[in-house]
Amino acid sequence: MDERESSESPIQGKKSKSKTARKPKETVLKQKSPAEFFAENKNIAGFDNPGKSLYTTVRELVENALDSAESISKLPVVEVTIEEIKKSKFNSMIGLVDRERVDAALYDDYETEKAREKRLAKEARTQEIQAKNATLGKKVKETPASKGIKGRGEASFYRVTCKDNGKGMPHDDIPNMFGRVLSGTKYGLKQTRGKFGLGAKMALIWSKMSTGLPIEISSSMKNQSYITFCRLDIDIHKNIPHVHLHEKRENKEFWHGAEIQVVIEGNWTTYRSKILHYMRQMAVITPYAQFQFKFVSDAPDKNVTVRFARRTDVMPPIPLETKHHPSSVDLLLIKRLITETSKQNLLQFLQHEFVNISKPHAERLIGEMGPDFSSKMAVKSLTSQQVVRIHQLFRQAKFDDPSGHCLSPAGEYNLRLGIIKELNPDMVATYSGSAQVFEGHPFIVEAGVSIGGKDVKQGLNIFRFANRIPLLFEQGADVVTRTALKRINWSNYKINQIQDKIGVFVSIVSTKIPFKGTGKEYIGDDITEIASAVKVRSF
Ligand SMILES: Nc1ncnc2c1ncn2[C@@H]1O[C@H](COP(=O)(O)OP(=O)(O)OP(=O)(O)O)[C@@H](O)[C@H]1O
Repeated sequence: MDERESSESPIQGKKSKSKTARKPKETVLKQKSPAEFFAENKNIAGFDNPGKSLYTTVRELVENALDSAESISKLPVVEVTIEEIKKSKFNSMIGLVDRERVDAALYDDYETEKAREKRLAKEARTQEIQAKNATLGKKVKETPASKGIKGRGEASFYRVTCKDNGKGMPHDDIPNMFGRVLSGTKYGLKQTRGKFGLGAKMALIWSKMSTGLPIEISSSMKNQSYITFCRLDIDIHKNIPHVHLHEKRENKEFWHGAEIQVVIEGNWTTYRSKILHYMRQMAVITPYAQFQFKFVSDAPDKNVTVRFARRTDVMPPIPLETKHHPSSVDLLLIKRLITETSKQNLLQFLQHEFVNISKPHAERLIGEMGPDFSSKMAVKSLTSQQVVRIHQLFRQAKFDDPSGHCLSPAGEYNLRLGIIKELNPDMVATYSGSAQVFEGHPFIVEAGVSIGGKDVKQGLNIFRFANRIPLLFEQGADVVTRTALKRINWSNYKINQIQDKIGVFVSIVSTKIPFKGTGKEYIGDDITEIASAVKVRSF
């Protein structure tokens, strides 16, 4: 008998044993709310650690700001501020009294006297060598003044604010937009930066997990005489907003847009360059927007202010919502469309709820479905088997490809302008392709190649964009990186892949970007249509 068996088997008459013996637990069926799921698995939404969470928070807020301004054809003005909050200030914000350490050895970063002496001696030696090298004119490797002692260190807190001049949000919708995971206005079939209804809520969940502070939203819509102010957090277990304050304030200047503010734990030091790269790449792909980025700390020498000026008033057209292509739908979606349609009969349903099915085409398809089907039959009375038959036919029949009219690529002019404005290269070539299709979704690939320029390192510098979002992580597995590294013979174009400063810019827009993971970090290399389009467009 193994240990587990013996501890679980009830032994009669042994009183002492019954004290420690555990009763087998009954299996209890539990349910998790979407908010709980994402709080426990925040890495899949890009909130892996404090530094990455700071980056992703900025990113989600900036992308919402751009989506919002563009939805009303307004040239975007986006202001992002990250304000460092020292622990003592943070404590006073939440009403916690700062306490000095009493029992020093209790702490993770405690260092014995001997270890301290050793460390300081080592640091002094390094400084001496560096000073010697400097006087000999040798290159001096920069080292941090003092690494200090190892340990988890203190948490760093940041107030992140993002202000835009966009559409704003309806007063009554704000609590659900920010306090209910998987709620959003971007679920239709349309090219948007956001898609999941998750980003802003993840920033709030992270603020709740790391600082316990709520999110604050100010927003007003066009010609609205008031500004909504809302302070809320999220009830993780119920996935519902918990509103602290929701009121209307005067809007004398008829401002419209949104200002979102969260206080989160982060790590500016490790993610500074990623955040600045992100802003710069966003400026490349969005040259019609004006960005201001500020980092503010107690130490003025650490402050950063970067302005990315608008260089054009030419804004890509608003992406249009489109209908589904018959070859892109699954059974579940057909059933949902049947439930939601206002059309009465099967003929009207096929003709109006899908792209590329004309009336004569719909009649032919119905004929092909078999004797149980007719044009006039009520679409809502279709049986499950009949819906399966429609699905099967949709998969086998051929349909014209969807057009790319609903898409809104950056445009060759904008891409070129963005590259020139931010990199100032010696040479740049851009190309914008026509729409292509994968799994019934249209996509457009635009590409640019530059040589030379400022802040460009030798070799390949790859800039990837999906629905006009810069992608900075998981570069290695991305379709663009793989194509640039493996499928292009650079010497054919008289480009030296190792020595030249090569910029490769590829932007893909689609009604469905096949991101890997919810973090929207990279596009897989496994979709042949996209892989070959990237290669052809780039060269
Ligand atoms: N700055 C803003 N201006 C106007 N509406 C906004 C703004 N920020 C958020 N919203 C609204 O709140 C909704 C939820 O935003 P959230 O970031 O959670 O998800 P999303 O942008 O829809 O999708 P994703 O998770 O893919 O980013 C959005 O769909 C949008 O309607």
